[in-house]
Amino acid sequence: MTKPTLTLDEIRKNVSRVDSELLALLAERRQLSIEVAKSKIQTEKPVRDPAREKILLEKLVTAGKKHELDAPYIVSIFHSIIEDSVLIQQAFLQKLANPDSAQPIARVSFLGPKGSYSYLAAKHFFSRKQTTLAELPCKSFKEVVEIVENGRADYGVLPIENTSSGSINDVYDQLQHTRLSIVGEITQPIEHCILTAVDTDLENIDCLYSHPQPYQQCSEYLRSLGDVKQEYCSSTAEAMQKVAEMKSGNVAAIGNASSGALYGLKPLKANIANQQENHTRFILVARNPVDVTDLIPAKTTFIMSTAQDAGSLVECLLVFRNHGINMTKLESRPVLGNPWEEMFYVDVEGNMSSEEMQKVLEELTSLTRYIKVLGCYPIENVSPTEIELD
Ligand SMILES: C=C(O[C@@H]1C=C(C(=O)O)C=C[C@H]1O)C(=O)O
Repeated sequence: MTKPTLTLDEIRKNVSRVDSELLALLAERRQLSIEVAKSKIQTEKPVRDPAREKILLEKLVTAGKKHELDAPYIVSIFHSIIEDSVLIQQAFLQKLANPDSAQPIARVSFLGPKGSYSYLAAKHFFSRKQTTLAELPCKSFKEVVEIVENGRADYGVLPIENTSSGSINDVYDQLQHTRLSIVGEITQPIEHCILTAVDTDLENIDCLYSHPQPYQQCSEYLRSLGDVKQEYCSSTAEAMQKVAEMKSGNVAAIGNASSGALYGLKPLKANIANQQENHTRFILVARNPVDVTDLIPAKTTFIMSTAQDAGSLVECLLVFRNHGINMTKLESRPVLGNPWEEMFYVDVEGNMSSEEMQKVLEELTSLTRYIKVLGCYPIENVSPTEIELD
């Protein structure tokens, strides 16, 4: 067996030195991305350039081979690096486009307590925005909205849809009655685990604590557990808090492992969601709308109610098609107080400040009974540029 010439401590020192060099290089690359963004303002070029990304990835894969670094490894690392570069440029440009909303501290309301998925989404959203969070955990979605409305918070974070359990109706209903605007969105991976305060076995658990959503999202696994009681909490974090206080081997919370660690809980079983790909899309609401620079992709959300005549909704949707506007979501909710009347929520890819979208709004106004733009905001989902690997 070959004996290393260095001790483990010495080798680890070298690994740490390489890691800090990597960090310095990542920071330098980020800085260069900002320079690229400045140049794109001058040249009016869009932030995203898939052709450049493809060339860059292909060159990196070829260069990586010389170092015996395999292609999937290189591609996955550089997908993350490019995603960061695009999002850092978007954040920079949005700050310039909205100087009034660029505060160093943002007071953010979310369904608490600390550690909820809404809390994780809030952290995630502001991570590249050079903003410190003043956290305002709330007891309900209504309160999240109210404290932004009355000025105690600058932003509210609300979950709007999940890939397993679908739309979050309570949040849609809050949006019908608020004057707030949607100013951003973020997709958060949801990784549910069974979390306990003490070492125990799954067979010992006779009562679970969680929010109703995780019960739905993990229904198949939970059925396999048999006769286990399910207690409802206002959030996964509240469930974790309760389980931490009980310190019992017979109770468990369902929630995220990193949030569980905040409450001293350990995962007993991971990956319990019905779908492997379990994500929730969150929206950010604020008192004032934002402008989205036309160098980055934007989404617009409308609510509208149509006449109750045959084909009224189809007429509206044709407006999007005729203007080449892609619709990404259509949802309907009852209008409270008006039985059988529906309010439609529509998400489209498009910037409200564009001529095309102004025409769309004008045409829709003449076709609907009621229409309101809930917000126009940057799309922060950076889909990776794929290259052919041989
Ligand atoms: C940095 C740029 O912006 C984006 C990010 C890229 C990167 O990080 O390498 C490449 C192309 C663009 O999608 C650029 O245009 O060069």
